[in-house]
This record gives sequence, C-alpha cells and structure tokens, in this order.
Amino acid sequence: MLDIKHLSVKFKTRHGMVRAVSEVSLHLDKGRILGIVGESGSGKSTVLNAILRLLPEKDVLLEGRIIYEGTDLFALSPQAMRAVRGKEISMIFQDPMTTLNPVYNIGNQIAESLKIHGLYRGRERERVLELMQEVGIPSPENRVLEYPHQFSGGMQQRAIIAIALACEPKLLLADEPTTALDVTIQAQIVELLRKINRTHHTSIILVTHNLALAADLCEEIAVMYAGRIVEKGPAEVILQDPRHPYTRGLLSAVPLPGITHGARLTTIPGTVPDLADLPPGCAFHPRCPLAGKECARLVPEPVEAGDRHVLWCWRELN
Ligand SMILES: Nc1ncnc2c1ncn2[C@@H]1O[C@H](COP(=O)(O)OP(=O)(O)OP(=O)(O)O)[C@@H](O)[C@H]1O
Ligand code: NI
Repeated sequence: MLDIKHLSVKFKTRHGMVRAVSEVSLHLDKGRILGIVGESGSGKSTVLNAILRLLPEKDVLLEGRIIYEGTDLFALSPQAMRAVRGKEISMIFQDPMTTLNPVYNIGNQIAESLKIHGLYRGRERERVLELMQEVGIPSPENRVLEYPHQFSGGMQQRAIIAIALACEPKLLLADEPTTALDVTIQAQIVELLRKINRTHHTSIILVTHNLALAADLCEEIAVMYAGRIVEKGPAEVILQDPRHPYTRGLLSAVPLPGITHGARLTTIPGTVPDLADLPPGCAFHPRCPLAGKECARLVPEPVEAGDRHVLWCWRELN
C-alpha cells in the first residue's frame, strides 16, 4: 500500500543544509502497523510530513519517491494531493493544538473534515456522534457542543483521532499520539489505535521515541538515528534480538516487562549529532561503544540479519 523509496529530505536553513532524512526506504502492507522509533530530531516527523507533502516545498530538497497504492505522491498536483489528505491518508499531529482550534466546538471540528471532502452530506451530525462514540468519548450528545478546553488531554486526543478518522482513511499517520498524556491514558489511546486497525483494517504508521510503546502496538519497527534507518524488522525481533548498538542502547534505556529483567536502566552517553554537520561514516560512531576505523569513514551498507530483519552497521553484533 505504501512504499517509501530512498527518501532524502534536506532543509535549506540559515545554518546551511540540514539533512533531516537520508535514504529512508520503508514498506507498509495494507492493514499493518509500522512503528518509527528514534530520539528527538532523528527525522521521524519529517518522514510523515513528506508522505503528506506538508514540508515547506521552497525550502526543501526532496529525493526519492513515495508510492501510495500505485500512485507517486510527489508527482500529484497540489489539488490531487488535497484529495488524498484526510480522505486516503490522515495524520494525527504531534501537537494537539495544530489540529484543535480553541474557538470552535468539537462537533464542528469533526464535521469540518467531512465537509472538506463532501462526505455524509446532510448527515454530518449523525456521523459526528458516531465517530465520537467510536473513539470512546462518553455521552457524545452532551459533549458535541463543548470546546477543546472543556476536554481533558485524553479526550482531546480522542477528538483528534475522530477528526482523523472522519473520512475513513486507509492509512493513519500518528505522530507521538500519546506523548503529552499520562501513562494510563497512553495505554488507552494505544488500545484505541489497535481497535481502529482491527475493525477498519486501517494501516497505521506510529511515530514515537518510546520503543516499548511501539513494540506494544506495531508489527514492524524501524529505528531511526540522525535521519537514517539503522535497523528495521518485526517488532518481536527488534525487542528480543536487536543487533544495532543504537537499538540495544535504546532498549536498555526503557523498562520493558520481561525483557530487561530488572537490569539497570542506562541511557546512551553523548548527544545526537548536528544534522547540519553530520560526522562522516556512520553518524552513530562517536557514541558507539563498538566503533572501529571503518565506522568513521563509510556509511554502513545494509546487513540482512534474518527474515525481514536488516541493519546498517559495520560491526554486526551476534
Ligand atoms: N521546516 C523545517 N525547517 C528546517 N529544519 C527543520 C524543519 N522541520 C524539521 N527540521 C529539522 O529536521 C530535523 C528532524 O526533525 P523532525 O521533527 O523530523 O524530528 P523528530 O524525529 O520528529 O523529532 P521529535 O521527536 O523531537 O519530534 C531536526 O533537526 C529539525 O530541526
Ligand atoms: Ni517529531
């Protein structure tokens, strides 16, 4: 359903070219859930924004292709792209306030996305109530006229999901949908995304810095570092048998029931490199406990570690 091929995104900034995404290739089958995991600034949101062509085109150099159901999204006219957004592919943005407008009631905001695509004409109200029900907003009839500030964080996120689902998209892009929420609410939102995937076969790409959360929901995981995928594979393989030193570092930094066995939580020493001035070779090498000479010279080639399991590392771990 979605094929991202050798996607690179460079931003022209006052500080020079920022290589936000380099050579990212990802594949998503219909009805599947893919997780993109990495620290802040690793390029996760940029990948999602590239899919929906929400990047500021005049300040961006784009390479590669994104094929959605046989269509090259980069080749679509702006008008054709508007028909894709929300209807075929919709996005839950990282900051809830990008989506929710404080001056309109929740019902109007959900109805708005129906109107944009001319769906459910004359039956918008029923559809809005149905959506609110579906995403688990209690007593929709009473809450439909309320404003965002009258909703708790978790309920706001449910409303945002209702807006994203209004036109029954086939692909849902969820950018850190639980970050601002406390742990119990996080788990409920993950459950809701799982339910949506199961009942509507909606494909989902989940972006998060939380590997445990991604492993809970996703079937496949891609780990990004400094704009590149460093390892990808089935979620259970990434959790149980990670091969890249960065993935191993991420794993030891999050408590995972049954995986870390109460091991001491560590964080990876050092900081994410400046994307305007990336180190040569493997961008992780300055922080990598296993780095050797080749790591500082050449960008790693892909290494097949198993079925659908690939990593980019000169020091393939065993
Ligand atoms: N419009 C833009 N103009 C210039 N640089 C940008 C722009 N958007 C993103 N960047 C840069 O691209 C890099 C990747 O950003 P991105 O938001 O994709 O990371 P992320 O993995 O989503 O991080 P986070 O977890 O903090 O959301 C960052 O260095 C960011 O500053
Ligand atoms: Ni982001």
